[in-house]
Formats: sequence, structure tokens, C-alpha cells
Amino acid sequence: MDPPSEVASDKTELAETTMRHALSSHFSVPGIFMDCHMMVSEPEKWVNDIADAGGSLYCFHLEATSNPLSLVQAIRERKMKAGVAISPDTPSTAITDEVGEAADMLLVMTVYPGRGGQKFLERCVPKVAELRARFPDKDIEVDGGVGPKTIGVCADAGSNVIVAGTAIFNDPHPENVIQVLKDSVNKAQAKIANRER
Ligand SMILES: O=C(CO)[C@H](O)[C@H](O)COP(=O)(O)O
Repeated sequence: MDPPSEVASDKTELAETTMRHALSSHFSVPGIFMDCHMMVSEPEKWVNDIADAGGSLYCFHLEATSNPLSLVQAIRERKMKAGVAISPDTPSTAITDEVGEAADMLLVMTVYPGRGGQKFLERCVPKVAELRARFPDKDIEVDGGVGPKTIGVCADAGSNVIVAGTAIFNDPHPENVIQVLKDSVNKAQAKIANRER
């Protein structure tokens, strides 16, 4: 049975207050680029808190807003870069030319948002290639199940920003994994640049 709506609303308020408290306790590290991927249902609500907390990039889900262009503008007004994320079932064409051009970064989720340690969804990779073809100068990020075994297809499709959790933190030599990921991206980017010449 669903809880009464007052309980649901109390819980939401408590979650929001807790999040605001965490954000206001200065989690930012000087010199670090804080890429904040907001897997939230009302991304408009958190722009000011993330900006005040030192966020460098605010990435919201396209599925979670009815006005991505005005959200990008609100993010820019707070001097952050803007990212637009799509979940596995959202086609890359849902990112219109106008929205893609307005954003700094496009994020293709390669797992369903929610938790680390999920299996990489290779069927999402063609979306990276489609976005790279339309937006040659944008950052294109992949997130979910990315590691040494899956980085190749992502990098070859044109992704140049990589999120990796399990592959790095579960390895006894995380620095080596990071290097492998960086090398793959750099190699693929050099190949793409040569092709464009
Ligand atoms: O936000 C996430 C999923 O919602 C995780 O950041 C993402 O999945 C990265 O973790 P892993 O590399 O373990 O998949």
C-alpha cells in the first residue's frame, strides 16, 4: 500500500533538507573540476545549491525537464558548464540540434541510472557515434560499466569524457586503470582528428 501523501511529502522535504545541508558543508576541493551529474526528477531545483557548493558542471537528465534550453541558460547564469544526459531508453535524437549546441557536454548513460556495478549496455554505443557526428566539438561522456574491457568501443565511437567507478575502485592498481582509460581516449581522439584533416 502507498504511504499517505503527507508522509511522502515529509520524506521528500527531509531528503531535500539533507541534500542542501550536505551541499552547504563545502565539499568542494580546490582545483578540482566538479562534474555534478544530477540524477534527480526536478533538476531546476538544485542549480543554485550546486553552484554555491562549487560545482563546475551541472548535468541534468533530458527526461527530467520540459524546458532544457531554459535550464541550460539558468546553469550558465550561475557560471557553470551545462551537461545534458540521456538514459539508455532515450534515443540520441531526443537531443535536438538546438539543445546539443547550447550544452557543453552530452552524457550517454550506458547503464540505467541508479547504482554502480551494473553491466555495460553496448546497445547505447551507437548513440555516442550519432552525437559525435552531429556535435564534433562537444564533450561526450559515457557513464556506466565502463572499464578496460569496454572503453575501446566508447572511445572509438567518439566519447572523450569517461565515468568509471567499479573498474577503478575494485582494482588493486586504480592508477593503471585510469591510465588505460586515458590512453584509449587519447588514441581514439587522435585517430578521429586525423580523419577530419
Ligand atoms: O551513477 C552511476 C549509475 O547510476 C555510476 O556512476 C556509474 O554506474 C559508474 O559506476 P560503474 O562504473 O560502477 O558502473
